[in-house]
Amino acid sequence: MDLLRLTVNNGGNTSCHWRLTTSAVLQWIKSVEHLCNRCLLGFVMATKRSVGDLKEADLKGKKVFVRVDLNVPLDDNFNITDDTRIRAAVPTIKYLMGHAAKVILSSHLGRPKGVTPKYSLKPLVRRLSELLGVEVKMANDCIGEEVGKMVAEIPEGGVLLLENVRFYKEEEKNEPEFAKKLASLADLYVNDAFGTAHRAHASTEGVAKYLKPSVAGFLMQKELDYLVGAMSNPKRPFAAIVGGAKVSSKIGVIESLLEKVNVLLLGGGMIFTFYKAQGHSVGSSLVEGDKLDLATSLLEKAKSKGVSLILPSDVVIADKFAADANSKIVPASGIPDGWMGLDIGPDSIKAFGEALNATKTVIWNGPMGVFEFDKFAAGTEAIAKKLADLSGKGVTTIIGGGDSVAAVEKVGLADKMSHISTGGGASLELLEGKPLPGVLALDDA
Ligand SMILES: Nc1ncnc2c1ncn2[C@@H]1O[C@H](COP(=O)(O)OP(=O)(O)O)[C@@H](O)[C@H]1O
Ligand SMILES: O=C(OP(=O)(O)O)[C@H](O)COP(=O)(O)O
Repeated sequence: MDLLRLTVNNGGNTSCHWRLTTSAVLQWIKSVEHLCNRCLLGFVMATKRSVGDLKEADLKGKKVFVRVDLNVPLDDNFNITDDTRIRAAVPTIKYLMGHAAKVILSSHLGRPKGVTPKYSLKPLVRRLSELLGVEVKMANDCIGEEVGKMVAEIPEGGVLLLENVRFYKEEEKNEPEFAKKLASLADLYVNDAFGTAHRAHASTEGVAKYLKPSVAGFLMQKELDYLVGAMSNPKRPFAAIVGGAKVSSKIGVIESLLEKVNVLLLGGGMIFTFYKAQGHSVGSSLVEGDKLDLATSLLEKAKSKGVSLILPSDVVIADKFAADANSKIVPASGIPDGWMGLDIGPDSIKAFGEALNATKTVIWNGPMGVFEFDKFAAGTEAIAKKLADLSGKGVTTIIGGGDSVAAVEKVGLADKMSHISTGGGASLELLEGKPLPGVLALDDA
């Protein structure tokens, strides 16, 4: 049994010493009222039981329901255009195969309304088989008699992929009867779908109630270790870079980051709301008119917290939102009418680079500009290169968010970063201090 030694100073010259089980300590920590949400969350998230705790005796011949996030992009011909999420799921699956378990893989793809062939998981079978080195079988459904028969035929170390779990509306509604049907297929549950851990769905949350043990997979653990670790105990100075299109979808994360970071760099489309709030002309740049007061209050909060919040001093503007737009560089405080800001300028890139030089941890979410257009990709690419450079010098660099990750992939620097998150929404919710239902439902260590 895992025992922790707890020393409590009782206010006088003496201390009490207790030896407690980890789960007893967890229960106690959960009951402490003044513990802030983020500490509690970090602790709870970090103390879930892991698939690595299960050995051959627990796994040999056992049917394991593994929720993975295989929600990968496909082109019009159903070719996988980025297999990052499939590769990220491999360590847990291989571990289970290597311990003679019978692996049942479950995932969603897209947001289908009912059975929709274009959202079938069939196009993933070949790549999964290649990566796992076995012939992965595929079921035409995710519950029912036929699926039950296929499960019964899985050999030890074999893998069966179930059809898109979102073909049933009961999945997203987290209906207990549906969760029970999924649970009835297996002997134990592993959740490795970090990208979907912020969803309380039947296959991510409900099933954990009916299948024990319910444990976290290696990817889930790695994501939590980096993201919770970075937020709760970062090496300092700690910087965050937030970009992307909308202030409204990033407010929660900016507010949370202001409680934590030493440096906050803002880029992307959201900066124009901040400039407008300061009375600058922003031309036809993206602005959320109803968020001006909020932008002002975030700037004030940064000041009061002693956070060095840096907005770009210059921007690359365009005469239309298009790859072939005319462009020029202007001070951020003076964008002419009819022009829109689509990237941060060279002075800003330099200033951001200098601000990052002394940091020890950097979190990045959201591109600096419209990186999909080559003409406006320089800011995002420069940040990606800077972070790759910092990683090489021992700085912890963490990238979250679908578009930021795509930007880093585009410049071929993904493997240079300390951690690339497989979850956009999930990593944001975690950084905001929100608990992830898919994690909370798992067994405590
Ligand atoms: N100045 C800008 N004006 C309009 N759109 C922008 C601007 N800068 C970045 N964007 C867009 O923001 C989008 C990404 O935003 P977001 O979804 O918040 O990022 P992430 O997926 O990394 O969290 C990209 O498609 C990018 O083109
Ligand atoms: O792609 C996903 O989320 P993300 O785009 O926020 O990273 C996950 O697979 C969750 O999908 P959902 O947002 O349809 O629940």
